[in-house]
Amino acid sequence: MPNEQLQNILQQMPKAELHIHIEGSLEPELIFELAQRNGVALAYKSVESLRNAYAFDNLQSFLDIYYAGASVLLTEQDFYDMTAAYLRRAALDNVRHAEIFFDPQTHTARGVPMHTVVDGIWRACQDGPISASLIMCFLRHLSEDEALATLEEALPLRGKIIGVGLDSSELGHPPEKFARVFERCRQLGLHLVAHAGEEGPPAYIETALDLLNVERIDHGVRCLEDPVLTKRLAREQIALTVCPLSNVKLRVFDHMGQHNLLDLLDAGLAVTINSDDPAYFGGYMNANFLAAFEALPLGLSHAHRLARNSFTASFLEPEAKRDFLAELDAVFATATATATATATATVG
Ligand code: HPA
Ligand SMILES: [Zn+2]
Repeated sequence: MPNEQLQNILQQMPKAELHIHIEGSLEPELIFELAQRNGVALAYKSVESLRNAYAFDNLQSFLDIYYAGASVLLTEQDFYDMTAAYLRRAALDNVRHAEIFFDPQTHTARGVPMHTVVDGIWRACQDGPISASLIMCFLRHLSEDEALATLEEALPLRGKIIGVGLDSSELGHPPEKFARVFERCRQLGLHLVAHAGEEGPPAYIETALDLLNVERIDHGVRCLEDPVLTKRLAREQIALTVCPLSNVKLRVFDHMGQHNLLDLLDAGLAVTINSDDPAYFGGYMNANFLAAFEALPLGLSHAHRLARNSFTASFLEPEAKRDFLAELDAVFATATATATATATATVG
């Protein structure tokens, strides 16, 4: 474990979460509750047997069970309850702002109307307890025409969505497959992000930047395989929304000690820490921070930088960003003074 002071700081520092799939926050208990409420049959007999199935070999083996879990979501209230539970839980980790991904196609394909999905999630965000906004993701294993149709369906709800993303099975579905729909979203003034370089090669990060014009890369950990790309990401300060527990659970890295988070930071990249699908990967924001800081030689200055990056890379208004950053810097000024005083007392 990181020392007690560092643990406390990691837990208490204000932070933003920029990579959370709301369907991935659906805990097994809530899956069972919603299944019962909606009369949906599940392939598992109990919460325990469902949780025991959460052993993954790669991204696809997770996605299969993740989409099955989402099948219990039918009504606006279901989407509200799922989102409210995440926001309450995130607040306990001192997440002050969340930019929440949702996968409308997972639901509209089952006959759930787009407005049921968006209104339920959005209404929970309005009710707090933390600041939150919505990013609509296109499923990359489906066609671009289906993504374009999804965008059209979402247009009446444009005011409730700040941006779009790209998720689901990465290999074999490069960013360029979605160039037209992302260009249309750009013209609509939506923020743009995409998963790239999680399982896919560094070339996918490059095409996400050059052909989709994304502002952040979700995951992006494979960028280090390409030194020219790494230098570019550092120069342009393109944020990477890294998800340590997810990367270990989906076998991107064999164990946390092998995670390249510190190498990414040392390369000057704008790295953030996030939970991805916390109900499936073993923890929310602070569990991700603690696991990474336990396994890797990371200290107070890294914690400060990671939390700063989370606000800087967010799509918050400049004034809100400034306020969060000032609050964060004050926390670290106090922590640094305490650490110095403790060290002096120990030496003296
Ligand atoms: O980590 C992920 N990668 C791609 N798609 C996803 N959908 C939910 N989580 C993920
Ligand atoms: Zn993700």
